[in-house]
Amino acid sequence: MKIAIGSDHAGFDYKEALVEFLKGVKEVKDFGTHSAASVDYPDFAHPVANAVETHEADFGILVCGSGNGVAITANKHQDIRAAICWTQELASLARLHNNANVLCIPARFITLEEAKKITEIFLLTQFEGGRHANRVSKISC
Ligand SMILES: O=C(CO)[C@H](O)[C@H](O)[C@H](O)COP(=O)(O)O
Repeated sequence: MKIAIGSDHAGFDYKEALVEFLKGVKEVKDFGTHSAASVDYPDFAHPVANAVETHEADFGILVCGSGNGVAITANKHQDIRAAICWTQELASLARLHNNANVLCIPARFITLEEAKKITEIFLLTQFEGGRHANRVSKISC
């Protein structure tokens, strides 16, 4: 499984920790940012979304302060379903019901331990299909 990951400055520490957490278990491509200096989240969210959109990666992980900026940006891409998850249950539901392919983590609102658990659940949970498949197919316009 290939993972594309990125963050802005607000998510930098968590992104670095998640790269370490996933290392050896998943193939991870880090699209930056590479320091805590202030940056603009679209510069990192677009490349991660592109990687998922072109099937260079199976899933994307984006981290910013609230999760909103990276989610709004990633969801501009065709076939990207980016979900902000701040609990383990939301991560599970984003996969089960929405077949989300980009996880957006709000680093300023959850602990790093919770972010790791959310990431693990998101990557391990399969789409349920069934009634949800029809709904997901209606998302694109
Ligand atoms: O979603 C966001 C912006 O809509 C993120 O939370 C950013 O990380 C945040 O805006 C960064 O804020 P800062 O005051 O520039 O650190």
